[in-house]
Amino acid sequence: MSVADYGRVFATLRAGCSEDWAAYTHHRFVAGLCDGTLPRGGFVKYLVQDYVFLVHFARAWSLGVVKAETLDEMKICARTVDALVNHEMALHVKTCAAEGIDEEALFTAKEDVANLAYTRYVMDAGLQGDFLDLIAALAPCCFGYGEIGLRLADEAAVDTPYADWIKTYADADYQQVMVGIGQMFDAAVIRRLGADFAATPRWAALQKRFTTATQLEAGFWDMGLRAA
Ligand SMILES: Cc1ncc(CN)c(N)n1
Repeated sequence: MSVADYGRVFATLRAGCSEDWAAYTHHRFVAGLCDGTLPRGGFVKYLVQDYVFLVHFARAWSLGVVKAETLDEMKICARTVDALVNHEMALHVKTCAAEGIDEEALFTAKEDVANLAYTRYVMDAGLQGDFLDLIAALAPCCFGYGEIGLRLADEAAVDTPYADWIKTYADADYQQVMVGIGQMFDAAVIRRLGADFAATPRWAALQKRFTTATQLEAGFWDMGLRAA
């Protein structure tokens, strides 16, 4: 099975909430994508919500440019905004167009409260806190889908109708962006907290940000299942 290395900081945060991480990355919605049993209507409703989610996530990554302290941090945040709005969202636009939903309808779709809670939590983490607070809250989104994409590329049923979705997140370009974010996150944490970052007084608060965002990811899948 392919395993990606998204860095030491991410590995430490994931180990700090392993049950929540498993509940997110091995959610029943994900199992339905894998074996193809997820009802199509529910998938489309999830995708409409996810388009709106990505709009707000792109705003939050843009805040990363504002909060960055180095040019490398700025470049990674800017590249991630590009990956979200010019690449990942193409999946949503194409799949929804085939279902008769155009981009204007996607952009103006009414947000589910689970969606609203997650994206505004992340934005608030960045507005209230510093660059590390923001990236800790953004990280589960990136690395979770990266892990899921790679696993499902290995395990999915050959006839799952969700092959395009899986390919988007297993794709080398997506994985390369995630690896770059992981390297930037390591450098950003070590720059501010030192190499022994997990032993610093600040760490518990960053873990809390990451854990909460991971729980909100699981809540997003729950919303998808309610729509199914
Ligand atoms: C809810 C959610 N989380 C993460 C991703 C991956 N960018 C996404 N598209 N949607």
